[in-house]
Amino acid sequence: MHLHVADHPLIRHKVTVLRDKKTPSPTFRLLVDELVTLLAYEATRDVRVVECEVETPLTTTTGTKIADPAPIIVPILRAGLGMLDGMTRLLPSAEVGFLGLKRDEETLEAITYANRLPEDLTGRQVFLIDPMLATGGSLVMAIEYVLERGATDVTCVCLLAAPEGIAHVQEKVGDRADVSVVVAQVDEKLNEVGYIVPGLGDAGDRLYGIVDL
Ligand SMILES: O=P(O)(O)OC[C@H]1O[C@H](OP(=O)(O)OP(=O)(O)O)[C@H](O)[C@@H]1O
Ligand SMILES: O=c1cc[nH]c(=O)[nH]1
Ligand SMILES: [Mg+2]
Repeated sequence: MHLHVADHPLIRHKVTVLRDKKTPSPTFRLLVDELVTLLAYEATRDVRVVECEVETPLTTTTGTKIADPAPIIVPILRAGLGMLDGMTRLLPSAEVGFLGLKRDEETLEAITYANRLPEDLTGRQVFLIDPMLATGGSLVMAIEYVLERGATDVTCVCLLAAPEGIAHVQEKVGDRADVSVVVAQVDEKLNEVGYIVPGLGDAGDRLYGIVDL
C-alpha cells in the first residue's frame, strides 16, 4: 500500500477550518468539496490514459484522454457523499457506485447496509472516497470488497487519518502496489471510543446534521 500525505498550505488552512467545532454545516460541506478537488489532483496522478489525436486550429497533434473503461468512484455513505461532487468534477467521465457502511459505535466494526456496485470490477480503476480513516475497519472492508470483484488499482481519498487506521490498512493490504491512500492530514491518535484526535468529530453528522441514525 502506498500512502501519500498531501502537504500544501491551502489544504492545511481548509482542514483547520473543518476542525473548528463552530464551523456550520453549509461551510463544512463547501470546504470538504474544495478539499477533495485539491486531493483529487494528487489522487488521479496515475489515472489510466491513452494517447489520442487532436486537431488544433493549426495542426494535428497527439494528446491524452482518459482510457476505457472509465474509472469508478465509490463514495462510502454517508460521509463520503460529501466528496462526490468534487471528485466527479475532475473526472466527469467516471462511473459512480455506492457503498453504505456504518460503523457500530460499540464494537467499532463496519456493517454494510447498501451496495450498488457492479458485481464484476475486473480491471477497473476504483477511487474510494471517505473523509475519515479511523480504525480503518470501514476502508479495509471497502478495499477488500472491490478487490474481490476484480478491481485493480484502488485509490482511497480521505481527509483525516489516524495512524492506527493507516497501520490497519497496511497490515491487511500488505505491499500491494496497486492500492494507495491519499490523505490531507494524519492526526495524532484514536481516542478510547475510536474517534480521531484532534480530528473534526463525526464527519457524517457535521455534513448532514442527523445524529444517531
Ligand atoms: O475507520 P473506521 O473506524 O471504520 O471509521 C471511519 C468510518 O466512520 C465514518 O462513517 P460512519 O460509520 O460514522 O457513517 P456515516 O458516514 O453514516 O456517519 C467515516 O465516514 C468512515 O466511514
Ligand atoms: O473521528 C471519527 C471517527 C470515525 N468517524 C468519524 O466521522 N469521525
Ligand atoms: Mg458518522
